[in-house]
Amino acid sequence: MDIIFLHGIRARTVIGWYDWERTAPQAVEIDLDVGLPSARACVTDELRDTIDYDQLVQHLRRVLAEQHFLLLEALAEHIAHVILHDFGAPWVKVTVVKPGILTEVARVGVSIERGHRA
Ligand SMILES: Nc1nc2c(c(=O)[nH]1)N=C([C@H](O)[C@@H](O)CO)CN2
Repeated sequence: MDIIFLHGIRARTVIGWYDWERTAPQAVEIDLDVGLPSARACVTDELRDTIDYDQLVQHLRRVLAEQHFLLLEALAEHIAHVILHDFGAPWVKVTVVKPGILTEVARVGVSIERGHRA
């Protein structure tokens, strides 16, 4: 299966289990690995035959601006659902990191895989 990846997407969103986290947006970093439904674009050289990563990032930014979650797991699940159902990907891996949230940990986050990897 061919994969489009977008690693190190930096954004700000309201997320967190604790009340103090839900008063203002905080930084998150997102990695997406998105399985492609076919390898057609490799042959046709047509954007319509693949998943447009510009559209993917725009959609993701809308989600982060409009939807607020308590846990990284719930945010990752929502992103995975959108990519599978709205963009027609057969498989996706979503990693969401909260940089700097724990003082003694360089990177803390959640990684989920959904769908079927051929
Ligand atoms: N498995 C998780 N554990 C925790 C999360 C989370 O999203 N998933 N979140 C928090 C707090 O919001 C944290 O960012 C600040 O302490 C704690 N644990």
